[in-house]
Amino acid sequence: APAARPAAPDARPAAEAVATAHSPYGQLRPFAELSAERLATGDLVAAAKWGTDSPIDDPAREREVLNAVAEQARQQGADPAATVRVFRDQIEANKIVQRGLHRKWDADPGQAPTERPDLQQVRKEINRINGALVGALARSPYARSAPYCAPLLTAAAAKVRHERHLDGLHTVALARSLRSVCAGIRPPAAPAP
Ligand SMILES: O=C(O)C(=O)C[C@]1(C(=O)O)C=C[C@@H](O)C=C1
Repeated sequence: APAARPAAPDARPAAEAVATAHSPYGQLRPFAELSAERLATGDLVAAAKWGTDSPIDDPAREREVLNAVAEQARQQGADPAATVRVFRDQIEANKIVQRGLHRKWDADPGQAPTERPDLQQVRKEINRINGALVGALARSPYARSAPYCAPLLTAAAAKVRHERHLDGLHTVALARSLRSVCAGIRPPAAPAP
């Protein structure tokens, strides 16, 4: 009878093996984690703006964020255009959280926050997460263009949803925030007419 195959020297459980920093899953998981962290700042921004004249949409701040991350992408070797796409989604998702919470607080003022966070402080935290997201983009070009990107990212999002006990609003926003992370193969932009 043929000899039994020796056990592979690296017979770690699959879940552990796929979660290293160099594996595709290890490169994609940070997007789910950092996006959930960034969405948590949406709760703080919503509270900071609640009952003030500051609108949820702040186009000047959005331009500032997009310019900053495009510049960081150039410095870190990430694709600036892909980075801007990912951050447009991050911002849209943040607004989903803010709008959802304001609707909830309008409907039931008893649930509205009684303390108002300092928006400038919250933006510092957002800037920190933005930098980490750009780093994750710079480290994951192959994982993001691979065909298995979407299923791995979906699995990572489901894990984060579970770990953080995300409600419906934040789950919807998390999916929205991750829309452009898996780049796929993008056709070149059509020439201007
Ligand atoms: O900084 C704010 O005021 C936010 O609401 C956060 C944020 C973002 O996600 O970065 C989202 C919406 C605004 O239009 C600008 C920026």
